[in-house]
Amino acid sequence: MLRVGQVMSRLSACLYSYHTIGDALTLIRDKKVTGLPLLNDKGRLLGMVTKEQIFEKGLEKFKAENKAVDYLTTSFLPLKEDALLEDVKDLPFDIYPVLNNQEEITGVVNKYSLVQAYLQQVQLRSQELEAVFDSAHNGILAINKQGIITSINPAAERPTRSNKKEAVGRFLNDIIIPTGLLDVVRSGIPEFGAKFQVGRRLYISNRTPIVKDGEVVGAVGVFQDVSEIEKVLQELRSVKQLNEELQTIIASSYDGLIICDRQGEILRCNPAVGRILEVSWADLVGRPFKDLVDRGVFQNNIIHLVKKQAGLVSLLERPFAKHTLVITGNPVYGDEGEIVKIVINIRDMSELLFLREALEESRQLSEKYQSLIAQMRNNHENGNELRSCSVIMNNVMDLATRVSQVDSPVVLIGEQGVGKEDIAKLIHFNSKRSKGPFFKLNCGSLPNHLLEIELFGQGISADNGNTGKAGVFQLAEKGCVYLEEVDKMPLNLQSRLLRILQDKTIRIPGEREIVSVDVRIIASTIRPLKDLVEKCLFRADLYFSLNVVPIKVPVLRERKEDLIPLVHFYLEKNNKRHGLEKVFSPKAFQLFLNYPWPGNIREMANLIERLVVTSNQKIISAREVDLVLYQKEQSPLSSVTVAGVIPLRKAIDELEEKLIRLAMKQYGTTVRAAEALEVNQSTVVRKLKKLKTMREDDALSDI
Ligand SMILES: Nc1ncnc2c1ncn2[C@@H]1O[C@H](COP(=O)(O)OP(=O)(O)OP(=O)(O)O)[C@@H](O)[C@H]1O
Repeated sequence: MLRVGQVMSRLSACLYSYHTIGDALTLIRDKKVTGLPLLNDKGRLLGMVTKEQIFEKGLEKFKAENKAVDYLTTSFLPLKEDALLEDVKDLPFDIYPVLNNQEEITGVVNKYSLVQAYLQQVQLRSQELEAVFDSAHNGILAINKQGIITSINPAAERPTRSNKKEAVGRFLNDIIIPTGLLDVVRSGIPEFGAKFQVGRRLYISNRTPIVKDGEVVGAVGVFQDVSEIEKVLQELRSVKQLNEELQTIIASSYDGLIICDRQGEILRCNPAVGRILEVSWADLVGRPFKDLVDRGVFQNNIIHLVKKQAGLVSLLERPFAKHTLVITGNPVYGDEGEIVKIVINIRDMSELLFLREALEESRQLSEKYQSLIAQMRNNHENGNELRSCSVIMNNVMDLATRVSQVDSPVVLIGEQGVGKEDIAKLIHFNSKRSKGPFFKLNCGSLPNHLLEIELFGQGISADNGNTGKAGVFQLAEKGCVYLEEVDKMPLNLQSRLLRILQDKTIRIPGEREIVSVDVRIIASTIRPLKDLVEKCLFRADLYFSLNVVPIKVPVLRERKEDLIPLVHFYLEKNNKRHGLEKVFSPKAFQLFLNYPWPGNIREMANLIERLVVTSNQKIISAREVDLVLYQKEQSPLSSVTVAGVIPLRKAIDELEEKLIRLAMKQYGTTVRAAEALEVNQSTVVRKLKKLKTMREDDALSDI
């Protein structure tokens, strides 16, 4: 803003009372001014002597020696140096003396200079405003009262989709939608913050009426492209939402969470911290983590450890010996790779440990039930009715059921007739091989060379007429071979059995080829194998390979709880089988309980069948039982009756057959049968074979 002082001419000459009008005119001409101030002796301004004043007085009386003071006009207006041009530009005089703040005259200024300077100032200002208008980031559009666009800046061209040239002078409606500016002109009421969209861009506009002399002469709209702001706002909203989500997650985490800065000051923690550490969690914020260590809540300051190791640290803590906690400190790195925060996770393992124990318990329980179910199913499926009420026998069956789930070799140790074979079957039919075959071979019942063939088979040979035969190890592929009386296996065959256990291969006698076999081996023995190893009757290496799971099957006299249930079982079985309804007298039961059962269950099964079929009473008496148990009945030999004359050979054969059948039935194995018959075992085997070929089916089912 220009001031008078900047436009005036500095005082270079002035008039005093002694100056003539001739002097005055000369000075006016020389200084090229229209007038000069006239001062008194003290330098105070008295008035102005101007060319106009001189001409107004008339030239007829003009004399050069006249005093200038006579032409003095006192109707003048002095201007102040700091007066604004726009305030003085319209004053009526042609020339003005200019005073400083001390009221001293410092110069003169004429109207022309004032107006010209003011005009220049206005022009400059107008240019400035135009530049501002054009370079404003916000769009500006003005209309007059009629709705004609009077101004539009480049920023407004984009949303109006027109340029200044096209827009100015056109009606607003033709150029831009919406036309809220027209409403503002009509109502004279400003409108702020109205939003409108052009294409994908969003604008916000402020519309104001232009008021001149109290009358609305137009309106100006200023609009700003807020698309970017809107985008940022949107992002801000998402960040806010994310932040809220994070807060919720942290707050609802079941694990305790403590977030510290690198100095270890707690910035944030969640309610779980309060629950686990039994402290007021909200009070922890702003406090050093070290406080918790000092108060004995933690034994270790994990903040130090994380910083020291510059990585994740996990510790086990037991605050006040109440909980077992796993504390994990995790560093958070800044842009420079420095640790900026440490997030501490606190997991209470007490409940987890409790749950693990409970789980383990229920797992064991479920395993037990599974094994029981499997055992029951197995018994049912195979008609293998293993009776057991005794703890000792139940344990054996439990173990057998568990062992059935693995493929390890098993050795069953126990006296004759205790149920080893039934246990072997239980293992097989309960195992994953149950769909495969179950082959039984008694290692003590055959001469060596026959046993070898039965076990390992025989190759085809034209020389000795062998037609080829598969051994049990081949026949039982994917199944099980039960080797009864394995203790009686000859040493030369033991090494080949070892090979099967170790390499799962066999060499078939008479053939060069080695064949791989997939069988499970279960063996039984009456004598402890270890004793035989010591006596060098059993290979030590085979013993170790075979004896992976030894199971001792207890004798009947050691499990008295099983006696009565077994008697009932065999009584019912035989009644059913023979269509009878026999019962034992109470005293008879007592005898069973007192008897030592050297032949175990097999002996019991045979004795009860004999009693059921031979007793002619419905109630089998104690006397009858006593006779049978203690062999006081007449010897069967003495009861041989001769009904008539038949060829001696035939009679001998028949008697021999009956005796062998009875002995096998009573004693189960050829060894014991041979002992009872007082012949060699090979004799019994040979005779059995002969019987087998004679009446194969019949003989096999009975033996
Ligand atoms: N727990 C039982 N419940 C019912 N019967 C059983 C039980 N244990 C064994 N038996 C029966 O007793 C008889 C003899 O059993 P098994 O042949 O299994 O004995 P073993 O120990 O193999 O005898 P060996 O060594 O003389 O061959 C079989 O008829 C069998 O079914």
